[in-house]
Amino acid sequence: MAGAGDAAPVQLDILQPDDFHHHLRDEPYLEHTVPHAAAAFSRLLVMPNLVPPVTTTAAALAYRERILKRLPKEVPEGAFVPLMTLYLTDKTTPEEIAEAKASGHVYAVKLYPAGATTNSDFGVTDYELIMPALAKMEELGILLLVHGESTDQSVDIFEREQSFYQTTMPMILERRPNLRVVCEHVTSAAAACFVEQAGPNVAATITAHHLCHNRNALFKGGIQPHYYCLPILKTEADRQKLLQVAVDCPKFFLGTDSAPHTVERKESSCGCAGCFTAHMAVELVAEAFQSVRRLDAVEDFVSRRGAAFYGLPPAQGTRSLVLEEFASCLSVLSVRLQRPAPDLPGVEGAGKLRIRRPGGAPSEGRGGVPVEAETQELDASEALR
Ligand SMILES: NC(=O)N[C@@H](CC(=O)O)C(=O)O
Repeated sequence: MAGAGDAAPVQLDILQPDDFHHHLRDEPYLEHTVPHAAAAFSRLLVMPNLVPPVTTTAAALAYRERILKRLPKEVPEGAFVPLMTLYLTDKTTPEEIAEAKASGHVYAVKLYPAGATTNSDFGVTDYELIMPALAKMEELGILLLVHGESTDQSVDIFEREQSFYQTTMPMILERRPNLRVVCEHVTSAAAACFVEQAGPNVAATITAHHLCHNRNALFKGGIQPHYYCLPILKTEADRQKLLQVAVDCPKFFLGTDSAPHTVERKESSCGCAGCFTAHMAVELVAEAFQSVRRLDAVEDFVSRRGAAFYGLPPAQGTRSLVLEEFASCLSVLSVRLQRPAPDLPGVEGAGKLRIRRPGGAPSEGRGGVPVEAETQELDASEALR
């Protein structure tokens, strides 16, 4: 395989990627977020932290319908599948878990420690109260997805994940040792080591931006709100460990945590957490893997391991990534639903990787859905927080 600096473009053919952690939000934003997700991914695990949160199977199924209505008609039948999740609260009952399983569309339940992140106010406040629901999930094989951060305000923001994996996560697994768990968007070496050492029922997602950036990105040349997400970016040593497990270890797979917010909410005196990366996450992963000369592992990470852990068949169809230039421009733009371009103020150049699909123009996603959509800014709304 050709490397960085080679003149000839490298073409990487991979199975259609999946994203096992994605925030689509709700109307009126689905018109924008769904086409971007469908252009990039085959299966999409849809996060439930709407306002109000998706706490019941009925709400998850109604949300699924709203998502499918926004699927561009060019996308072939069955080529894009939203996999639904429930939002775990202190009040989630075993009966609700059984109903979720019976629906055939709910694959997992998301644990947000109350107050840990965006729209987590209805999350878990007392772990004892969720034990009946966890027991039912263990019995039925529904996955528990964990936002692993301590909410203890005396714990440093850069240490909250490590603290959670020292205390809360071991406690959960001690109580429910056969529960299938995905440690979501791990960002620290400590969490990655925890997952490596845990049993085969424990896996993890990693975002593209945590593979590309360390915490310096938050402060480069001034405060950079578009790099602010939770868990927060960590040190370079943490990033290196994430990259190592992402290329080498079958327990780790892509969950982009693509999380759009309005311009007003991001570029504000109190900017909110979350980075929109749906449109370029696969390319960012390829750039990160290329930096350690491991493009051979991209397909495993973005297209195979997640489906295997979820017990899903391999994705249908292929994607060709044409890698033209590397490494100079790892960028994340979290607000505007557009491909970052070099002339955007405050955003370094990006878009040097083009998505090419067999038979399609280089800049087109599945079924002609434009990947490089022109400016489609999200409207300001209290619904997006
Ligand atoms: N990652 C983030 O910083 N934000 C996510 C919530 C989450 O997954 O933590 C969001 O919904 O905006």
